[in-house]
Amino acid sequence: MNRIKKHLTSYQYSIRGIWLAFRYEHNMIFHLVAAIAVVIVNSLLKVNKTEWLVTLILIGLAWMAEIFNTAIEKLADRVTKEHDPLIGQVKDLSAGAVLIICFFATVCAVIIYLPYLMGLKY
Ligand SMILES: Nc1ncnc2c1ncn2[C@@H]1O[C@H](COP(=O)(O)OP(=O)(O)OP(=O)(O)O)[C@@H](O)[C@H]1O
Repeated sequence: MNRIKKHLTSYQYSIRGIWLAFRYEHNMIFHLVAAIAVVIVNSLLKVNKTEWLVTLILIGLAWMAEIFNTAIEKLADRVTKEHDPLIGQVKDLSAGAVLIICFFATVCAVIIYLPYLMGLKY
């Protein structure tokens, strides 16, 4: 019973983490809007199962990267708020990870949607 309670509590902490990301990271709203837009476009174009899976995985990866980025930024700020070249690099690396997934998500969106928009798929 204690184990189950502990397990449920950890879900509570995780959900709090997602809520904190929305509170502290303005880019999370951008990711949410982008995710809603993708779901709407997918539904309108009636994309196939594989295309749904690819888009959902990419949405999850982008959110995950943004939340990790927020966590790393917070930790870095706890280490020092003073100007520190290494802290700068850590933050840049973390932001770079978000940019990478966003870039590849955009490339995948073009690959998935272009045939529909060109009338090659319906
Ligand atoms: N303590 C620091 N020392 C050196 N450079 C820093 C430091 N803090 C931030 N920087 C530099 O400024 C950039 C922006 O940092 P900041 O903490 O404002 O993140 P941000 O990307 O603007 O945050 P957000 O995700 O909220 O937009 C970092 O990527 C890094 O290059």
